[in-house]
Amino acid sequence: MFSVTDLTKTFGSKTAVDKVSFELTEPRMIGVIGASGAGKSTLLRMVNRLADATSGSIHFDGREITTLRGAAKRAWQSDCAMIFQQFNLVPRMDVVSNVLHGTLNTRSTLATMFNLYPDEDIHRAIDILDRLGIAEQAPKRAEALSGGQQQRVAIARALMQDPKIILADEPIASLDPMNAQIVMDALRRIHEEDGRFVIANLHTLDTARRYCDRVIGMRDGRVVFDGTPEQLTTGVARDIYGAGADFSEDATSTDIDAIGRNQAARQRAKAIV
Ligand SMILES: Nc1ncnc2c1ncn2[C@@H]1O[C@H](COP(=O)(O)OP(=O)(O)OP(=O)(O)O)[C@@H](O)[C@H]1O
Repeated sequence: MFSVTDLTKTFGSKTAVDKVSFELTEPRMIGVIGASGAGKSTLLRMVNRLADATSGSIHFDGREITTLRGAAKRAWQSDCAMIFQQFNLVPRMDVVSNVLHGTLNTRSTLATMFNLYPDEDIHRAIDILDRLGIAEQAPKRAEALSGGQQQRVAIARALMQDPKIILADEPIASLDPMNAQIVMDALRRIHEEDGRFVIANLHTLDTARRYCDRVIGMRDGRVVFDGTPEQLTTGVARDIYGAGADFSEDATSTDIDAIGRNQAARQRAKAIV
């Protein structure tokens, strides 16, 4: 149904993604983990066609994605919504208009220029905001919302496309632990209730373990782990991150208790020095 085969991206002499392959026969929630520079963002950008692959292929329901052009490429980008760490909303525009931007690919330039949206689209946008628990924020400017609320607006904008896949590039990296949890809960619910694929780049192991059905670990552009959360032991994580014996999982955590433990450990280490 959805497969990536030997997908590769080079920038000059640098191979950012190196023959990555995986296959999903049914909608799943996948976490991609790895150190900074491992190739996680480049992988998602190739799937969404924000970046062209150097070689390899992506298949979704019989379509070969890497060679799509023009309207076919735009149709794929509509099926495959992307959300980002920095939300990418229009800050001075109201929330509901930001959500309606999710229909851009399906509307004429003129309608977009004059912000002309059919009533049914406006109602659907409000329903989606309601589902994400932020309908009352609809008339406010996006910039007036908290980070967690802004990320939920970005998810609502993605849902407006009615995508088959949601790609999330570090969706919680700018959020405090409580908001991170709200956003991850929303993505999990969207996967479970709607049957959409969710692929999220995550920088915290505990989030990947808690929310994902399957975890892909990348190092230097390659897949070095592909398994269940249970198989993602501390030893495996150490390999993925190329870390030594002093590797602490708490350092990659958004869990409030773990952050506390990590701070305490750092203070103890300072006291010893
Ligand atoms: N446009 C580009 N031009 C040149 N090199 C690039 C470009 N984009 C990414 N790279 C390089 O490709 C490698 C993978 O980058 P990528 O951003 O995909 O990693 P990442 O795992 O998402 O890292 P991070 O967690 O820091 O975002 C890095 O070495 C990066 O410097």
